[in-house]
Amino acid sequence: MLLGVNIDHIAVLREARKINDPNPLDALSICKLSGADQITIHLREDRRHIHDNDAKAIIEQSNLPVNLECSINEDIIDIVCKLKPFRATLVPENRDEVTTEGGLDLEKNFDRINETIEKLKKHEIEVSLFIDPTTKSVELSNMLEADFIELHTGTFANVYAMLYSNLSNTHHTIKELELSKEELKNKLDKSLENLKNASNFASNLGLKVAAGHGLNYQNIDLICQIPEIIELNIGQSIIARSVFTGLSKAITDMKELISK
Ligand SMILES: CC(=O)[C@@H](O)[C@H](O)COP(=O)(O)O
Ligand SMILES: NCC(=O)COP(=O)(O)O
Repeated sequence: MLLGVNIDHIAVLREARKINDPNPLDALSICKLSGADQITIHLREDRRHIHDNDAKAIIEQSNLPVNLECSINEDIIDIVCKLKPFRATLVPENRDEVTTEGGLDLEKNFDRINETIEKLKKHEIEVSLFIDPTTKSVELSNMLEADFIELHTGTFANVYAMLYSNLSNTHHTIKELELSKEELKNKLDKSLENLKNASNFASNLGLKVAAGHGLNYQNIDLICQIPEIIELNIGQSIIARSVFTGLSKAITDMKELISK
């Protein structure tokens, strides 16, 4: 299983003070030496963490492939085409969200996404689509000739956290999941089934399948049991753990769990 380490969350810490440390660039060699297979960053329209100069320096200096997540906003896509990352992952963005809440609406934005993919491919950038685990989204990704899909695991991760961590007792933003244990268990089974079915369907169509969002040291085992998923992009939990263990140990711990 390949591991993409999302280093946005290092820049989140820097932006809390709006100064120059911690510098996400310093993570590059540690990620490589600790067994990461890819660097993932998200150049958000509001630049809440990674900035243009971070993205430029990371792409120039990384000795791992860089997966640059971005919206389909034209200005952003122009920047991405100039930066030429190894891969661009198109994601939905919403100004008010705390984090990416779901996958792309491929049906509504089909033509714009199609044009965006063509443009990125002309610049020799591999394209992935961040989608919800549904048959419709996989079918549309295939029609759009994406190279990769990344299945949004947020629902699975949120339900898992409500059931098996103390999330439900803390200040959190996932109010719609304040359900009974039985309802949560049903929702967890359903979210896993959706991920399994979407992965299997996509792989049969020849699409490469990644997954990510909200994955952590506790919930990762269930996702690793889905054979068609070949890559995981993980950020928040690795950077959070690194505060206590150091980044290298946080990455090797995760790599060990996903390589079993
Ligand atoms: C698309 C995705 O899931 C990640 O890029 C995630 O969004 C990173 O964290 P932020 O949502 O805080 O930007
Ligand atoms: N695409 C998902 C990603 O890069 C990492 O998401 P998270 O682990 O920070 O939730």
